[in-house]
Amino acid sequence: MTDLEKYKGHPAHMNLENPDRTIVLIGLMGVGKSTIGRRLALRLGLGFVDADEEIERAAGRTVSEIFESFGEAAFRDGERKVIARLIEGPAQVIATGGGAFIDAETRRLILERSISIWLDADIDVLVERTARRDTRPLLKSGDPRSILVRLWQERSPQYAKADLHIKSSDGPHEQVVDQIVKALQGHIRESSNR
Ligand SMILES: Nc1ncnc2c1ncn2[C@@H]1O[C@H](COP(=O)(O)OP(=O)(O)O)[C@@H](O)[C@H]1O
Ligand SMILES: O=C(O)C1=C[C@@H](OP(=O)(O)O)[C@@H](O)[C@H](O)C1
Ligand SMILES: [Mg+2]
Repeated sequence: MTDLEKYKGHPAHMNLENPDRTIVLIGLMGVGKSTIGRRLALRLGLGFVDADEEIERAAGRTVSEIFESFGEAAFRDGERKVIARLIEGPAQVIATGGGAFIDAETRRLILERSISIWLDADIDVLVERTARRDTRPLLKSGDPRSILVRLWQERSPQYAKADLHIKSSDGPHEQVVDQIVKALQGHIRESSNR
């Protein structure tokens, strides 16, 4: 096997003009994975898929209905299968749901097969953004701010394992996309110097 073959698909061979590696967005509810992911894909000329939408399509039910009828563990099982399938496919941008990366098997796959990006934001921003829609079952069981603070504390050590960490300000979506593109360029440059 030549060196080139060995490293095919490694970030060193990723060129943002011609991306050949899947990019996975992770982070808490409301950081912007779904909406930023769609715009990032357009910018990079890649396809986009939202893992939650894929789970809903496969189950013929909404995320809330799955949680209500079958519980969180069943949702995580479906999520693990869907993300494994998406990661096998062609290079694209995948927005995950906030809990996906906390599952050890899903995290292993994402770290092994993609460039992972932890999108992060202040709690105040997350509280405001998640209050806009009533579609997140985990935030219905109590005070959303306390739940988000607890999840941030529990999950951050895992999220921190991602390749890149982007702190999203409260500016427009395109500003966050710019930050991501810049970080990806740096990451690819660094990997190819290794
Ligand atoms: N950078 C941003 N600036 C302003 N609003 C944002 C930004 N990122 C996300 N939003 C808004 O916050 C809400 C939640 O975003 P979403 O992409 O669904 O988050 P996630 O998928 O991470 O839960 C949406 O209404 C979205 O338009
Ligand atoms: O954080 C979580 O455990 C969840 C996040 C949600 O996705 P978003 O992060 O896109 O809101 C969705 O997958 C589900 O409600 C569970
Ligand atoms: Mg989402």
